[in-house]
Amino acid sequence: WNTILDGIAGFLRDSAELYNGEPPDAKTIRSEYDFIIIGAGTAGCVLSNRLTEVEKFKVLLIEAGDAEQIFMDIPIVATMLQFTNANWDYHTEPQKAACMGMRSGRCSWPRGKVVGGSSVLHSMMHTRGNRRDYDKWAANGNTGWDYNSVLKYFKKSENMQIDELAKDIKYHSTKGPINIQNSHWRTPLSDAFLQAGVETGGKIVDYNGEKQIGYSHIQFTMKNGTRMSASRAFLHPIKNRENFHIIKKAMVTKILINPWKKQAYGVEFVKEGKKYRIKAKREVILSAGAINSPQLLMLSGIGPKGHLTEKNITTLIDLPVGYNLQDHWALGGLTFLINSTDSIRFENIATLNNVIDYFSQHTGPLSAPTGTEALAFINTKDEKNEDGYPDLELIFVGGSLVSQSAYKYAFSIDENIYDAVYKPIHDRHTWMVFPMLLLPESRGRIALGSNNPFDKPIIYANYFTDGGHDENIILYGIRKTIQLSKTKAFQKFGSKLHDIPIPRCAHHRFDSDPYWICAMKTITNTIYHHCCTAKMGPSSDPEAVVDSRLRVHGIKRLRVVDASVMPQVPAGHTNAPTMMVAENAADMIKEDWGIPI
Ligand SMILES: Cc1cc2nc3c(=O)[nH]c(=O)nc-3n(C[C@H](O)[C@H](O)[C@H](O)COP(=O)(O)OP(=O)(O)OC[C@H]3O[C@@H](n4cnc5c(N)ncnc54)[C@H](O)[C@@H]3O)c2cc1C
Repeated sequence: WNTILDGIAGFLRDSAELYNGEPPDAKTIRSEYDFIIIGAGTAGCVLSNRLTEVEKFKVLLIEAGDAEQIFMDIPIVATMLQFTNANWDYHTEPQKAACMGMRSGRCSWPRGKVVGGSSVLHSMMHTRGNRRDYDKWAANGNTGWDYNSVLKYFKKSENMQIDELAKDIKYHSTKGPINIQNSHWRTPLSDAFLQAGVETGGKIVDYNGEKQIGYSHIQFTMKNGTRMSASRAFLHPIKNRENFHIIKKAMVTKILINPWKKQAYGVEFVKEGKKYRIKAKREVILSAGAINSPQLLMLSGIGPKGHLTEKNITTLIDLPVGYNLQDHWALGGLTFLINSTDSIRFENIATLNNVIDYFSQHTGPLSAPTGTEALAFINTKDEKNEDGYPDLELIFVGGSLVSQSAYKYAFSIDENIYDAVYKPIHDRHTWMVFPMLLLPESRGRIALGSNNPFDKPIIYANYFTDGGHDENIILYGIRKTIQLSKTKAFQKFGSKLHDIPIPRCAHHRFDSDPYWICAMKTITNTIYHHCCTAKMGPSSDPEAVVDSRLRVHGIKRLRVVDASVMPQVPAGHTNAPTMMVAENAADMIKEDWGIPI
């Protein structure tokens, strides 16, 4: 009984912390603020915190989704959040070269619609990318975004709780709001993954430190075994700031722009069926994410003229909004069978004892983020170069599609394919790797479905449309993973490649290159790093939408601050880079309004 009571007490403590921590809806809304931020996602939360440090700045944050809930912070259930209202639930358009084994040929692209945005749905993997990513941004005309300049912003957000990494103060900090830690619980298979890396000539590294290439357990944005969303890190501490207001369940439908002055002066939004117009004295800041930010720009008259005209929208400025869409994608789980019972199987871990462990101490398998445990960054051009630029990531999971039925639905895998390939092993212990492309050459696009802000935008993922580079990197990752599976470390568990072929690829010899290329185009998985649709670049860059201070070209008092502005997707997951973008932007905004930084 005592243990059960401990669990209940822990549950109540967590609920109270979350419920009391998140800033509530503003009771009254002013008619004018200094800054209006659209979207309380990763970037919007960081910006709200940093801008309200200046007492005279009155800031309104508008979020389409509702409050974060306690179950959202339980790491193991992250994938299941995609089945809730906290997901915008987007899907790609069918295409010939990818997602062919997904329901209706569409890949599922979830995005967070909740206070905290996609940082509430995400798998909490904390990776910064490579220094060359940012040096490239700067070399393309974006002053202030080279690695030496942005490193301080990565550190500014960070509260590194992994002791041996925290000692490296050149790369880490313990003073920022977002906690970074290793998972409290993982399978022994993740150690095998690291050992297999070493057996095949790799090194164990801190991939957010001096050199990125190598193998590691994952650094997570977690606090004491629970999810630390951008809202918990950046909004909870400013709950009592008088110059900060938030409105939830409010959908911004248009940015108000004076067509003669070409100057933004406010926003229009709808809450509970009622339309509001609020003014921004200084700036409107768009942080609605890489799908919704371009949608809102286009709805407001900023975008490709031909497309806007087609949708009956008057063009204020002709810019390539929505183009340059980039992502990271992978073969949806290269699966291996094992002869032990060491992997995660949901039915084994969803026990009362584990629930009690989680709520009383935040330990046990429920504190393991979706089963994702370790990773490797690899440079396929020169694996031995310890300071190389990785173009491949292997994401190790201590289970597979058969460990949790949520995966099948979340990834949107066609029922017939699932039944043929995975049903025969549905009760087996397994592990899998997502071989993920890091520096894609294919480019997609976000377009408007209509001029109705409540209609979903159209997503052309255009995976594998670059002529071969992208598929070859994933193929390399498949071969590398098979090599790892044959090491002593993995053979201790009797690891064996799952070899039931995908029916639509069965005309190729199993394990031949054409087979795997067919497989990756059938079970194609986004790793959710959608970005780059309002590209940062000088006005001489025909693809640029914002300048290096993130101001929309040709429109005054309007900035975009979120993953959309990245010129190229970094060689890492995008949450930490988005926080960095917002930290850097906050200083730029302060500077532009005469506040010393
Ligand atoms: C399932 C999933 C797993 C992921 N896993 C990882 C991971 O492990 N590690 C990692 O680094 N990254 C991961 N990512 C990516 C990472 O979460 C994003 O790159 C990051 O959160 C992007 O931040 P953002 O501010 O650009 O957008 P978001 O965080 O998506 O924020 C946009 C916000 O704007 C709101 N909004 C949109 N339109 C409107 C409107 N019209 N009116 C009002 N509000 C609006 C949205 O509701 C949302 O809250 C994952 C993402 C997903 C979806």
